[in-house]
Order: sequence, then C-alpha cells, then structure tokens
Amino acid sequence: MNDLAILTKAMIQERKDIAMAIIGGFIAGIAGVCLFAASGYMISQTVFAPPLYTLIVLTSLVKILGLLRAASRYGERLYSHRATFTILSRLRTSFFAKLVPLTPGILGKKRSGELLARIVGDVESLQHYFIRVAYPPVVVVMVFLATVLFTSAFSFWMACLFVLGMLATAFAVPGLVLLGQRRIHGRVRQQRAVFSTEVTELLYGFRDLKVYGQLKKREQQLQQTSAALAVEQQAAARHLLRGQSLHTFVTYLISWGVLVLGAYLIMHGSLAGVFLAMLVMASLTVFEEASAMATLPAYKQDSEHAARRLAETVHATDKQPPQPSGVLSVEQAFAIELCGVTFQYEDEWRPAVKNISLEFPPGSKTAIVGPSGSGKTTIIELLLKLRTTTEGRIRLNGISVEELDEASIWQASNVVLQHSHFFRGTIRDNLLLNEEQHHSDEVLSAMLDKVQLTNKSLDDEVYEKGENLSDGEKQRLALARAMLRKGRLWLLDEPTSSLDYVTEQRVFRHLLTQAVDDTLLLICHRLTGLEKMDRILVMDQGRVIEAGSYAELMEQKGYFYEMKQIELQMIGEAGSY
Ligand SMILES: Nc1ncnc2c1ncn2[C@@H]1O[C@H](COP(=O)(O)OP(=O)(O)OP(=O)(O)O)[C@@H](O)[C@H]1O
Repeated sequence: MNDLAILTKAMIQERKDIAMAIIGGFIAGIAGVCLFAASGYMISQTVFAPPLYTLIVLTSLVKILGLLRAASRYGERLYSHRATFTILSRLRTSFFAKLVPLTPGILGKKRSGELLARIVGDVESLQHYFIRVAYPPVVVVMVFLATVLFTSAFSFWMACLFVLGMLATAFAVPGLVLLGQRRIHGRVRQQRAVFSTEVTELLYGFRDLKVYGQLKKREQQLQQTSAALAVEQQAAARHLLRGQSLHTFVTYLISWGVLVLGAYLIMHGSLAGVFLAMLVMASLTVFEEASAMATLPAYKQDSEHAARRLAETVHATDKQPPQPSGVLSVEQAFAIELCGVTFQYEDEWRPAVKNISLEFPPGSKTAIVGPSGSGKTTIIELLLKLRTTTEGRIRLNGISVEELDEASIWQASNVVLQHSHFFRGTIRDNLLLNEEQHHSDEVLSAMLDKVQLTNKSLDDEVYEKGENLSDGEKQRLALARAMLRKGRLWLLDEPTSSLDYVTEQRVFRHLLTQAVDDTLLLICHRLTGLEKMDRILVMDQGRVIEAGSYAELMEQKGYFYEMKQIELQMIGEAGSY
C-alpha cells in the first residue's frame, strides 16, 4: 500500500476546507497579480495626463484589489490551517489505533526513544505535506494559467515567456532542488531518532549510570549526537536556502526577460508602451507566488520519509487478520486448556515454551514455579493473547483464543504482571484505571486495607512510574487494582515477591477469599504457602518437569522437593543470624 495513502484519505475527508483554501489562494494570487499590474498601468497612464476619473477608477481598483487580496489570503490561511490540523489529528488517531494492538511486538523490537520520535516527530512533519506540498502547486498553476491568458491578450510572445517562466520556476528549479535533496535523504530524521533514543535511555537509566560512574561518558555521547544532529540540520537548512535563492534568481531573470522582450516589441510596434510596466509588475508578482515551489521538494521528501517510517512501524497491521468476535463470559470460572503449546520469540534460537499440554479446571488454583527464564511469564502472555503460539492451541472455556476478541480476554481477567505501570496522579486515579467500573471511596479504602496499604490514602500523590512508591507498595497497589476487577481468571506473575512474609500471607488470605470460585494461576519464586494450591507446576527450560499437589511433589522428592529444602535451609540460616 502507498505510504501516503493514509494521508490522502485524511485529505479527502477534509475536501471542503481544501477546496475553500484553493479558491482563497487562487483569488489572493490573482488579486495580487492584478493589483501590481494595475499599479504599473496607473503609473504609466499618469505620464499621459489622463482625465481625473481614469485616475480615480484606477486608484479605487488598486485599493479594492488590495483589500480583496488581504481578505482572500486570510481565508486561504484559515481554511488551509484548519484542514491541516484536522488532518493531523486524524493521522494521530489512526496511527495510534494501528499501533495499540501491535504494542507488545513493537516495544520488543523498537527502542522507546525511537518510537517516541516516530509518534511525535514523524506525525508532526506530515502536517507539511498538505500545506506545503499538496495544494500550493494547484494554486500556483491556476494563477499562472490565468496570468498567461491575460498576457496573451497583449502579446503572444510575452505569454510564451510567461509559460517558459512557469516551467522554470514551478518545475525545473524544484526538480534541481529535489536532486540535491536526495543526498540529504532524511538524515536529519534518522539523526533525530538516534538523539531521541539516547535522551530517553539517559533519562530512564539515570540512576544506574550515575551509580556505575557512566553518566559523564553518556553525556558526552549525547553531546556528540546532538552536534551531529545540528550538522545535519544546518546542511538541510543550507540546502533549502540555496533552493530559495536559485528560485529568486530565476524569477528576476524572467522579469528582466519580460522587460527586454517588452522593449523589443514596443520598438517593433507590436506592443503599446503603456503596458510594459504593467506586464513587468505582473511577472514579478506571479513569480513571487511561485516561491512556495522552491521549498516543495524538501517538504515533499520529508513527508514521504516520515510516512514511510510510520507505515513501517505499523506495517504488520496490514497483515493482521480481522479481530475475531468471540467473547468470554464472566458468568462462570474459566477452564483453560493448553494442547502441545510451543512458543518461540522472533529472532530467538530456542523456544521459550516447548510442547506444553495442560488442563486447568474451572475454579482451580495453580502455582507455577521454576528457575528464572524457564517460560513462566510467557505462559501468562500466551493466555492473555499478548503473544500467539508458534505451535499448538490454547482454549479458554472450550473456545480457542484465536477465535476470541483479545479485549474480551483482558476484560475477563484480573492480571498482575511483574512490572506494573503507575501513572502520575493519585492513588485513587491509579486504582480506577478501569473506566467501566465505578467504585466509591469506601470500597477503594477497604481495598487498600485488604492489601495492607494502610499507610496510603486515596488522595496521596503518585509520581510518574510510581517513583515515590516502594517496590512492595507498587505490588500491593497493583494487586488492589486487580482485586477491584470482576474477572473470573486470575493471572498473577510474582505479585508479592517484594513483600515480607507476614504481609504476603495477609494479602493472600484476602486474595484467595475473593478468588475462591475463580481460576487462578500464580507464578512465584517463594515456595511458602503453596500448600493451599490445588496444583503446583514446576517448569524448567520451557517444559513442565513436575506437576502435582504440594504433598505429592514433596513425596516425589524431585526438583520441587530440592527447591523447598534449599529455601528451608536459607530461612534457617537467615533466622540464625
Ligand atoms: N521479548 C522477548 N524476546 C526474546 N526473548 C524473550 C523475551 N521475553 C522473554 N524471552 C526469553 O524467553 C525465555 C522465557 O522467559 P520468561 O519471561 O517466560 O521466563 P520466566 O520463567 O517468567 O522468568 P522469570 O522468573 O525471570 O520472570 C527466557 O529465555 C527469556 O530470555
């Protein structure tokens, strides 16, 4: 699909404003040419001492044309800018709509700074496409043709010279500028993306860089990138200026040509002398109108480059199948079934999850344990349809996840991921992320009590990314957020790993009471309290190597038993200090 298609579509939707802008631009252009031509004619006429009424008519005409030019230019600007900002807002919405379903995949591949540069910078630079690329040539050509028609009434050769001038200023000069532009070829944009990436990484990693003494080095690197960006920007600006200068030079050359040709035609008696100043003034004005064409190639290429990068970012959406319409009901607890599920991350040499077949009956409580990197989180992501199985099938309540609308799965689940995000605002704002469910302050406060967040009130401030919360507080807030939902599937990825044992047990008591009839999957590293689970799965290197109740696994004396012994030993050692 053409990268600019999305832009063209947005422009078609704004066709009324675009038509008004073109009409406004045309009237302003023509009024400008007539204004200066009339001034030229008036000056020439005064030499012949015309009757007073002729001068009055001409002066009034000049004044009216001046007013008309100003009013229509205002109209043109008004409509063109209105169209531009509406197009821009449509583009943003459409880009975000395409981006959101792809977010898990894109965030894994693109650095967040670069993504930010694309979302902000590239969408922003598309605003130039309409205002500087798409419609000015239409206005310029219309004004030129009208002027050529007008000039042809006085002299055929003069009209030919105007056509030649039009070809030179509207096509030849922009073409030359475009040739040079190709060399610059979006280097500014690329350099800006690098700069944006480095700034984001510096901000995100500020603390670690400081602790590891790398801050200075990173700052120097950032300064170098900034300098490189400035160099590219200067080169682009120089190129643009060269284009404008060349355009102005050609414009004056043509006006001199009009003067010389006019003088020649007057000498041969084929043009009345009184019209010469008028034609020269008309040529100066009409070519000034065409000055927008000088910068057109730069903006055109810039917009195309931005559109290509945006299309590339959301490219996968074109291949995405339509969202299935299957919906999960929250009336009953979920039955989960995994049949020969294998999942391999793109560009990874081995699968994260290998040929897993499991069944989780409705209302069951399952813990998944195992060494780091064994594939536990990947299972949760597959259940949430954040990732698609490479092989095998997952069914929720007997329906394959492929047939389910992913939003319905998310709605029916109470999820706590390893790293929850917190937004700048209050504790209340962060609890009420789900707009569909309303909770009174009493309910919210009671929930804070349940998750043992008694030191926080609903109005307490939360900084960006929850910077002012401890890890344990973040986990409890995330749990409270999940517990306020009405889903029947609980997917909890190490939700209490930063809590002390006593707080953890209290929180779990409330959690298990609330989830008593629901299906629950808990990923954890600590093995204490797992006696309450119906089943424990032990994973290693993407496979389930042991499964059974706590008592069964302890009896088996396998991997889980060994893990438990090590944990007991560590608790014992910690207790003896
Ligand atoms: N986005 C990703 N891209 C590529 N590989 C990934 C990605 N996320 C995880 N992996 C790999 O997949 C494997 C399983 O990861 P997963 O996060 O499921 O493990 P885990 O058992 O949950 O680990 P932990 O207990 O440390 O959270 C690991 O080898 C990991 O390196």
